[in-house]
Amino acid sequence: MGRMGTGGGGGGRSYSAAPNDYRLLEEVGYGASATVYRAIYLPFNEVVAVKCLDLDRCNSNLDDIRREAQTMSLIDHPNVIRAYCSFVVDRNLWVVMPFMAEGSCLHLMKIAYPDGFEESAIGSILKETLKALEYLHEHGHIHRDVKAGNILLDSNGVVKLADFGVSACMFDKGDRQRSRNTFVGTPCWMAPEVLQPGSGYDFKADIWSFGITALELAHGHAPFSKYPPMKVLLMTIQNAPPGLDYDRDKKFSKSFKEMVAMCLVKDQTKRPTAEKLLKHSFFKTAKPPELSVKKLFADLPPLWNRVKALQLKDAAQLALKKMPSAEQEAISQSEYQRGVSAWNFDIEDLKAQASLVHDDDEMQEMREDDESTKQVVNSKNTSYSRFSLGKAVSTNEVIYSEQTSGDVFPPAECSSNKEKTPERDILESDYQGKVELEKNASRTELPPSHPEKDPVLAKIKTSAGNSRQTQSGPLMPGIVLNHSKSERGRSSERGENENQPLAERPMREVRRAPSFSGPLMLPNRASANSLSAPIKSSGGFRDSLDDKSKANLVQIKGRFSVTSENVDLVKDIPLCTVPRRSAQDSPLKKSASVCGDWIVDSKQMPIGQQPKEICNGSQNEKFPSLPRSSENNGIVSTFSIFWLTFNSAESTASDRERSLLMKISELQARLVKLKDSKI
Ligand SMILES: Nc1ncnc2c1ncn2[C@@H]1O[C@H](COP(=O)(O)OP(=O)(O)OP(=O)(O)O)[C@@H](O)[C@H]1O
Repeated sequence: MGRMGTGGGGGGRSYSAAPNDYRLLEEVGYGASATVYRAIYLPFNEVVAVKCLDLDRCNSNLDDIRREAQTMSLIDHPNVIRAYCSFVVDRNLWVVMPFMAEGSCLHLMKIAYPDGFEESAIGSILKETLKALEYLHEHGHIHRDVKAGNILLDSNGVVKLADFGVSACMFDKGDRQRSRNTFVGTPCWMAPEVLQPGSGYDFKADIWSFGITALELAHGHAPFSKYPPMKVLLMTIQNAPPGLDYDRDKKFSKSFKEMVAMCLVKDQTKRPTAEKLLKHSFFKTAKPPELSVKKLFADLPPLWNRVKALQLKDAAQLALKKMPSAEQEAISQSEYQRGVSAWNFDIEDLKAQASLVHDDDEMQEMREDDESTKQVVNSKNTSYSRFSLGKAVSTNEVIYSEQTSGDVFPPAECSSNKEKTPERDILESDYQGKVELEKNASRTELPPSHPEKDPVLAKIKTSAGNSRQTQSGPLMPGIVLNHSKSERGRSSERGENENQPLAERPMREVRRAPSFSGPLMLPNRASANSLSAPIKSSGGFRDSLDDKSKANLVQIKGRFSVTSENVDLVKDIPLCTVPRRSAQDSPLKKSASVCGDWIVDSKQMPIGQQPKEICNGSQNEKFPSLPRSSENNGIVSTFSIFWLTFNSAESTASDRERSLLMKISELQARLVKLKDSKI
């Protein structure tokens, strides 16, 4: 065990760096490199949260980790989560902080408000978040990962901004300063200037992310979230900024729309500072959070049961995908779509790869893309909620075969589903009897589960069992770490976690697929917000692909690889356990269906409306204009390669085949359209 030298305390009290002083209880959240537990600090008999950062899974070097812990311990603002103390236990860094009993806004939306919150709650949440940003910016910090998943709520409605995993200091010099020129954050929330190589950015990048977060809270998802990362990058750079639509978002006030528009200005110099934004009329009228936020979770089960339900749902998804291993599953876009942090691209590498691609090829792909896009956009009334792979369509066009809405569990099945899903079991038992699970109870006994009797769990377990691989995490200088397996270390430190219900173990196994670190990184942080499998670097991953996955491989270029199967990963399992609420519909409706967080059904988002959301405003009413090769700087070319050129080096399809396949997909789209128009 070692010490990190950060400490302090809540309310002047000191928290010890002795792991035995903490009793870890339920898991309440996780990211790719961290798992967060509700815990009791025994000397004070106080509930706290302990974030266990697995140093093996951390992409960052020890300095970064130390910086996060240090930043957190120096924080002194009611809207920013602070660390009471942090210390190293085995191969984990434990960060002790206040427990936020209602978890993140993202979790809350996923579980009960799939269409977003009502305006009064949004106003309060955003105002508190903005106060946090004002404080951080004043003290020279750029948060760099502002999003609903990092806005935490406690049961009194208190709002705190969390996760300094990728924050940067504006006063940094040298290497640290250069890190501000790196490409860090979560794609959908990232400001255009953050995506531009070498241009540098400052705290105004947080204001952009704040604007995106406002849209996320309003709609239940960030703009562009259903597109693959490279598409998002292109759209962010090229399109008019997203915003609240005057037609579609009628329920929202003019001042809210204006405020969002002020944040989402591409020219960072024209964005307001947090301080200035706080003076906007939208925030002047915002209610105190105890009035507007607290009621959001009045009738929901405890956080850990919500988290468990979401985990089960994600794990079941993984199992049902019949992927050869959890690792292969892990390249999923779904991860990214739900908000993966710390995308860390090597711009030079991307540029180098871009330079290897001929403009002609690129332009050809762009034209194909454009045509296909039109097909998709024109398929009015077609419910396309996810990247469902039309089997008759070449893997090269996976992204465009979105017209099919098959494979999605229909809402009816959700609400009337007589069969119990594992997550339903958990929440039902919790809901009905509130079981013994009392918030802040010192120990929680969960009902035992029997994976052997549960095909889903059994499957997960098997797949997880097969999936473990050697990890190649970064070396952590300056710290002596016990070389025992981190999992073992964790268990022994935790002691009682050995007794954890079996049902929890497979889930953890699934998530804990190794993080392949190395120079070329696919985001390897499974988001705390995503509750899904971790993503792996294609660098380390590439060699480990078995034949099947190679056959499915659409592209491997540099750090990214896209498989035909992972494109279609977002088929959701119905989560029929917790009543969902719409913004207008605040009382719980137990019969409400919950069918996946990212399902955008035709009612929610008709195809015809989509371009408005994407382009919003006068600048760019049609689908993303594609880069002209003459305008391409390295990065745009590179993104074009990934997004537009879905013909991998490995692909065997000739141009002729491709164009035939394109035709097939066009015909399919027309057929769907015709069918729809007849109905
Ligand atoms: N103090 C807390 N109290 C309650 N829940 C928390 C707390 N801190 C974090 N969580 C939950 O755990 C999740 C993961 O935490 P955090 O975001 O810090 O981890 P991470 O590995 O940095 O994740 P990410 O991939 O989003 O960066 C959060 O989204 C939240 O749901």
